[in-house]
Amino acid sequence: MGKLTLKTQLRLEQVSLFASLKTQSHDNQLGYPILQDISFEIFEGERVAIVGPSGAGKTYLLRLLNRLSEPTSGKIYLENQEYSQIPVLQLRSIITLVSQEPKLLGMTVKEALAYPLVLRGLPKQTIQQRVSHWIEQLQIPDEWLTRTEVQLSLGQRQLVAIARALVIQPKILLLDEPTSALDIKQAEHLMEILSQLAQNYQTTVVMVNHQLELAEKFCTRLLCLQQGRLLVNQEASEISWVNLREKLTQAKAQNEFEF
Ligand SMILES: Nc1ncnc2c1ncn2[C@@H]1O[C@H](COP(=O)(O)OP(=O)(O)OP(=O)(O)O)[C@@H](O)[C@H]1O
Repeated sequence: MGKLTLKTQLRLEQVSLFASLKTQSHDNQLGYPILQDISFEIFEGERVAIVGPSGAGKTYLLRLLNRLSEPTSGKIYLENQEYSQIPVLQLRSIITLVSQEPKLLGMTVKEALAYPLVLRGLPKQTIQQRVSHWIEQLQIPDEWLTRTEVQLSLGQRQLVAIARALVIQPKILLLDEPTSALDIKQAEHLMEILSQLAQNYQTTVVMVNHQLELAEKFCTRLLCLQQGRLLVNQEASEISWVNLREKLTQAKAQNEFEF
């Protein structure tokens, strides 16, 4: 991928996040370091996988990108506009986060899919068309539509939540371990659907994933975090996947890895 032809969509400049001292006792006056000195750029239409050992700060990085957490220092830019300059709701229409354990808030699947569009006051017919379109795109079976959260498995709920995020047609989709509750076949199928969507709609997808094999199949860029620091930021074509796999396997055993 030639960087020169691509438009920078997201940019982090020396971003750090420290947990509040109120909840943590730590030598560092700022509190417990969750993320430290993170800088990277993401280009429009990229598929980014974030990997790293448990506790590395992957979820918190997604939270920062969705403004559920604010950096302690450093700046985040969306298309050259600093995050704090963008109204939060506007930002979250452009960048949508699907959390690891999404909730449907007592709604049926069909209601949950329509809800973001109802909130935005779209006409009924547009809502119906949009919902049907994404049901089809994500291959959500008809029999799920009248079910509520308790009648769905976690994997099914995650798929519905991805559809719910996509109905508002965000430019950037953030996914926190969307395959955690799927078997390998289902996970690969979801990766295929997401890759196709990213290409067809020029949607940038940023995904936390524990399974390197899936990241390899899916991503155009890989970010590796360890203990809150960004150790790898590489285009997929430049990565030695065999090496990386070995290091991550060791890291799982020791909960750390070195490059
Ligand atoms: N409220 C908090 N106060 C202090 N530290 C916290 C708080 N919440 C999370 N942490 C710490 O922040 C670090 C990053 O957490 P995060 O959930 O981002 O990790 P992760 O890489 O997503 O892990 P996993 O793969 O297990 O989901 C962890 O070490 C965690 O213990």
